[in-house]
Amino acid sequence: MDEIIQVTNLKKTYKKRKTNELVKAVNNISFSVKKGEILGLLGPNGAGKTSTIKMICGLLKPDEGTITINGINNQDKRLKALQHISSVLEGNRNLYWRLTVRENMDYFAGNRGISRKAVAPQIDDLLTKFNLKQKEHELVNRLSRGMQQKLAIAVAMLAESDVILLDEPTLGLDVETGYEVREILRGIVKDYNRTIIISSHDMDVIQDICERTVIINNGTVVTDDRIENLLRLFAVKSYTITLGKPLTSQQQTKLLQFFPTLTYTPDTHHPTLEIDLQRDDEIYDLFEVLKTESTPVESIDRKTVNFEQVFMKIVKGEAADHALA
Ligand SMILES: Nc1ncnc2c1ncn2[C@@H]1O[C@H](COP(=O)(O)OP(=O)(O)OP(=O)(O)O)[C@@H](O)[C@H]1O
Repeated sequence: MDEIIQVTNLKKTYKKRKTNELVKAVNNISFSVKKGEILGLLGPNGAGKTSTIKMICGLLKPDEGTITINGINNQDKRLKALQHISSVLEGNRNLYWRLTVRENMDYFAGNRGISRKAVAPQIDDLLTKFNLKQKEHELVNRLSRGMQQKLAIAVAMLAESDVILLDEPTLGLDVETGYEVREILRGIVKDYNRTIIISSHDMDVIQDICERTVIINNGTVVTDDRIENLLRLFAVKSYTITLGKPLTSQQQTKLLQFFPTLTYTPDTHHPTLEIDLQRDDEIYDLFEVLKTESTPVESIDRKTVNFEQVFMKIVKGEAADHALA
């Protein structure tokens, strides 16, 4: 079986305590995750990400819908299904603050029924990978937030479960530590071949680590696609063309007649044309006209789009530029 997680028609409505107002947090969400896949679960604040993650790891009961993990329904056979999942929710809360780094690792290994001696090399390996070896005898409440976050992920790795759920793994970390956690996650993906679901507002993390993304807005899935497809789909069809010599005013008028979206920036050294293509082959028409006008082209640059811009466009409901083509 290829799919390790299958979420089908999931629904969850909350009742606000004071007003009794109903909030449809998750409204018929379906998606699946393949073994070994790294999925980014995204959405603006209040979209329903945390509710979805909590239902997957059995902390919240859905009103409707099913979740299967490795083919096991997580409501019918909760404990069996959850054996396959480790989660790091709300950063460092799954740690024991009055135990040391090492004691936390030992404790969670003990939960798996493995002897301290047998698991020691694996713990050493993880502490080294996560750059926590020098802190192994430090109490968790004395660690920085970034170190606690790293330890929480290391503990999740120790469980050797097939799936790891990470809710906002870089939230509140400084740039340097955020980068370190990102590197560690990339290492996990490369070295350990786990299935990972990451929810994050940090688009660099998502673009860097995930292969596919499910974007949720107002409790429903608005996009489920590979990140490279989305980047291609939303690529801005705008080009900047640097010319070898300036255009005469007659040439400018002629070009504008043919290409209404064209803008010309005269510069004696590097005059440029900018164009938003209405059709894919329009660029060839432009070159043809420049050729007949004996205007040399020095360079052509395509504007690129980053994943954060793609995310914003999707959440705002903008169509991909390819729809124009
Ligand atoms: N226990 C609760 N009681 C009432 N409403 C809730 C409860 N938990 C979440 N909600 C509401 O459900 C909606 C979805 O919340 P959820 O935390 O799942 O979103 P999220 O995508 O994780 O948001 P964020 O990015 O801000 O963490 C929001 O409108 C939220 O206010």
